[in-house]
Amino acid sequence: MCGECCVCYKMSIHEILCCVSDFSKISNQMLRPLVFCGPSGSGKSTLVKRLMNDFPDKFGFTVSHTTRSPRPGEIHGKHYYFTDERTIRQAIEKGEFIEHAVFSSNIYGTSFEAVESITRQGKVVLMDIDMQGVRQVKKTNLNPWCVFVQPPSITELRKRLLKRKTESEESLERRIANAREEIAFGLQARNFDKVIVNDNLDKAYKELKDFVEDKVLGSRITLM
Ligand SMILES: Nc1ncnc2c1ncn2[C@@H]1O[C@H](COP(=O)(O)OP(=O)(O)OP(=O)(O)O)[C@@H](O)[C@H]1O
Repeated sequence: MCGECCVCYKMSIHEILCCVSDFSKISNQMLRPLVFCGPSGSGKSTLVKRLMNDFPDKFGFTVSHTTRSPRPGEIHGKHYYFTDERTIRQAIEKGEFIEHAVFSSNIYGTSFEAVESITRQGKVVLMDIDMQGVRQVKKTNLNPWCVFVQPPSITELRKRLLKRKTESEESLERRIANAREEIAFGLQARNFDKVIVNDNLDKAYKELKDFVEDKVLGSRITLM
């Protein structure tokens, strides 16, 4: 801001914008990341995909690091940064990660660099993280909007995971066991800004879109 900004409250919006030498940079800093959390199979990726289709220029999805093996078709740098345990642990120790979590015996994490590369493009950062990650992100100064995607029931969650055909019997059971704890966390007051029950996909997506248009993209103008 310029040296006269102590009187900004008396200025018109136009004048305020004119006195900010690098408004786009400051405006981008004001964009709060949008964090998705929910049990595996609750539909986070499905909802995020629709959101990205509807708002192709507004969001950038952070690419997480993981020590798990790539699934068929997954591309390094696009779906995940595939890494090994020693490398990621060293980077975490150096403070290069915003959040990390161990899930199904693998480490997952989001690096500061992954977030910054999205912000540099002037986009809202999208993150898909588990509840340990949500706790960690909330401790940073990123001030995220947090959305919890809730499955309609454990029975339906199991059906969807079976139908997706990505899990072994063992990993399916682990995911279901985690889901119970995650749902309790999701429904705990104040953990999330929005809880979406993903029963009917169109209805769930409409709820998400309304929230995004109203709060997340609306938050761009909080500077004024
Ligand atoms: N409302 C819905 N009704 C029926 N099936 C759904 C619905 N939403 C998502 N699905 C299906 O459920 C499966 C799990 O969804 P998705 O992969 O989006 O979950 P996820 O939360 O991203 O899981 P993960 O955390 O394991 O990546 C997918 O096959 C998806 O097509």
